Amino acid sequence: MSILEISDLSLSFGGVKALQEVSFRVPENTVTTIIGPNGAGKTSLFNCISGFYKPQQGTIRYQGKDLAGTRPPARAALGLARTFQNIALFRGMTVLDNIKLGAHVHMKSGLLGSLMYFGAARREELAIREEVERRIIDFLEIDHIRRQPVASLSYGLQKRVELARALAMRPKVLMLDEPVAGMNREEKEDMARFILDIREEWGVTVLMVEHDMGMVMDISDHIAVLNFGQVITEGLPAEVQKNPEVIRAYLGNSDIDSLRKKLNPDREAA
Ligand SMILES: Nc1ncnc2c1ncn2[C@@H]1O[C@H](COP(=O)(O)OP(=O)(O)OP(=O)(O)O)[C@@H](O)[C@H]1O
Repeated sequence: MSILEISDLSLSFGGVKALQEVSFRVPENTVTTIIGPNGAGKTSLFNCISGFYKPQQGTIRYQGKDLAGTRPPARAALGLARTFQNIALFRGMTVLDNIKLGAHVHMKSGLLGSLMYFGAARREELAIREEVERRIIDFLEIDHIRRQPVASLSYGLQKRVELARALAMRPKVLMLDEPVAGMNREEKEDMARFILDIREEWGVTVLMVEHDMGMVMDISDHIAVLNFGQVITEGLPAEVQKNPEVIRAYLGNSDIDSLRKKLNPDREAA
C-alpha cells in the first residue's frame, strides 16, 4: 500500500519549470529516496509535499486524503514531519528543549482548544510526550548531551538532534532532506543505522533526498530519479543503478569518474 501518492505534479517559478507532471508513490514502511542531479527539482518536490510550495497542477494524497488546502503545520500534525538541508534548530536552546518543540504540533492551542483540553486529557498527553522524548533520546544515544545547548555540538550531533525533533512529531512519514550531507564516514554510518531502525523498529516510512549514492543504494527499498523536473524512472536500487537514462542524467552533469564515484563510492574507495 502507498502512504503517499504524487500525481501529475507541476510547479513553475516564472519561466523555470521546477517540476513537470511528476507522479510517483511512496510505499508504506519503506525507505524511499529521491535522487537526481543538482537542480533536478528534489527540494521543490519536498516543499510541495510539506506544503511550503503550492503546485500549479497535480495532487498529493497522504493516506488516501488530498492534501490541497492543508497548511504546513496541519500536515505535520497529520504525521508528515521533515528535516531541512541546512540544520534548522534553535542553537541557543538545549537539546531537550529543541526536541520538546517537535511535540508541539500535537498541542491544542487557542482559547476554545485550551478550554476543551484540560485535566485528564492534558495529563495523558504530557505523559505520552515524556515517554516519546525519553524513547527518542535513548534510541538516538543523546542522553549525555540533553542539557547542552545545540550550538556547542558537533555537526553530526546537531543533525541527530534535528532527527530527534522530527521524531518527536510522532511522524508516519519522516522526510529527510540530505541527512548525511557534510558528515564524516562514521557519522554517515550512524545516521544510516538510525534511518533503518526508524523504519524497522518505529514503523515509520522514510522519504529521503540524498546525494550520497553509497548510502542511498545501501539503505533504500525504493528509489525515484528526477531529472529536469521529471521522474525518469523508479524502482529497486539495483534496477535504478543500471538504468541507462539515470547514467545519462548524471553524465550530463559530470565526467565518467565522478559518475562512477557517485553511483558506487564504496567500490571506488576500495
Ligand atoms: N524559490 C525558488 N525561486 C525560483 N526558482 C527556484 C526556487 N526554488 C527552486 N527553484 C528552481 O527550481 C529548480 C529545481 O530546484 P531544486 O532546488 O528543487 O533542485 P534540487 O534537485 O533540490 O537541487 P539540489 O540537489 O542542488 O538541492 C532549479 O532550477 C531552481 O533554480
